[in-house]
Amino acid sequence: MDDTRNALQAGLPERRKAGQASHLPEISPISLTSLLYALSLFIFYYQGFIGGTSFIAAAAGVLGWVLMFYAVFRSGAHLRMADPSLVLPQIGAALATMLLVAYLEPSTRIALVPFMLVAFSFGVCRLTTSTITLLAMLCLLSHLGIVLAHAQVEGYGMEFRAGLLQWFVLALTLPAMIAVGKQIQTLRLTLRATRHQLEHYEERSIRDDLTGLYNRRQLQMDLERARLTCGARSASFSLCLIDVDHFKQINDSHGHLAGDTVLRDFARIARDSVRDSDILGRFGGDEFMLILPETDLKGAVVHAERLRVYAQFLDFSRVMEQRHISLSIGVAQYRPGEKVTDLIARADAGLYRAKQLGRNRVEWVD
Ligand SMILES: Nc1nc2c(ncn2[C@@H]2O[C@H](COP(=O)(O)OP(=O)(O)OP(=O)(O)O)[C@@H](O)[C@H]2O)c(=O)[nH]1
Repeated sequence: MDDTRNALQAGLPERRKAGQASHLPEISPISLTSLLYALSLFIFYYQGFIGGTSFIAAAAGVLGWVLMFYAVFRSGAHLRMADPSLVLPQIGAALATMLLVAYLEPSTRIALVPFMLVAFSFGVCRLTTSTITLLAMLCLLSHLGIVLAHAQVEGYGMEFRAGLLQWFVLALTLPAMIAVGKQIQTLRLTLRATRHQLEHYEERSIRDDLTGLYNRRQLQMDLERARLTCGARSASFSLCLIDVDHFKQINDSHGHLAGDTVLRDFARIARDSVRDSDILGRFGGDEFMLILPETDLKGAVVHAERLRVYAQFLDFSRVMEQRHISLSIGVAQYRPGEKVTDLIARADAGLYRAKQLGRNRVEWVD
């Protein structure tokens, strides 16, 4: 039964926003990159560039911290931290592993530059400029230290010059990559702000300014959606057209501001008294529309009657001598196959009848 109601509600912006909460991946891209690094070490081992012990120790180290971050993400512990994405500790762990392996196994230095750049690329969009710059300087200094330490042992020959050249390339490309990353970050922030603005305008475009309820255009779209949903599921829904009695007189005697207060206050109690699944809006002037999914005529009349009674208890003594208002309501149940305009016309006929029979009542035309 709730399916139709949910399908109807699916058109509402609140629903559109629901489910947008992002979930962080449990195996992060940084962890995946480190696993790829471990795989490249296997090739070094396979080709005989590094020993089996070094490979196993390095791979176990990578696997160890990847599993540790996996456990943190799975347990939800990351949500309690200042940056739940844990980008800095992950990048730190990846870089420290790579530098250590490059120090212990000089032949792996060739893998250092590309993997370092990839690790940094995950941080440039998330970390502040000062943090990423500091991290880059630390990496460059450590890398230079490794090259010099190896030179102390192996001498300052071709190997040293090649290592220095590699370091120089990294020293040039890293700042450039940080600059590009910062531009992407700015673009991301602009996009996010634009999306929020769009959502704001989208929300405003479907609301009535005075009451905050859905406006006529949105009501008509919701009615059409309700009709299609009912056609597909052979369920039904009902419609109430609600009109404030002698509203023109209120305006004429007490002014438009008093009239506005009446509309606003009524909208508030009407919104509070309907179910979450019901769709309430201002159809125009002093006329409101209530769409009741999964509700037959009898149920709709009960809803309308309750609303009529609630409205009678509203006290407007602060804005006009006439303390109370009354409502006339026309109700109609959707007939399979009929057009939305016909349904509205039948509810309107009920409303007309309520007015004819003396107002302050709920009527329908069968
Ligand atoms: N204050 C205020 N008045 C509005 C607004 N929109 C429409 N109106 C007025 O609402 C009044 C609607 O009156 P009607 O529905 O025609 O007549 P009524 O006095 O309610 O009479 P019955 O419906 O027969 O009881 C008109 O005077 C409009 O000018 C608004 O946003 N604020």
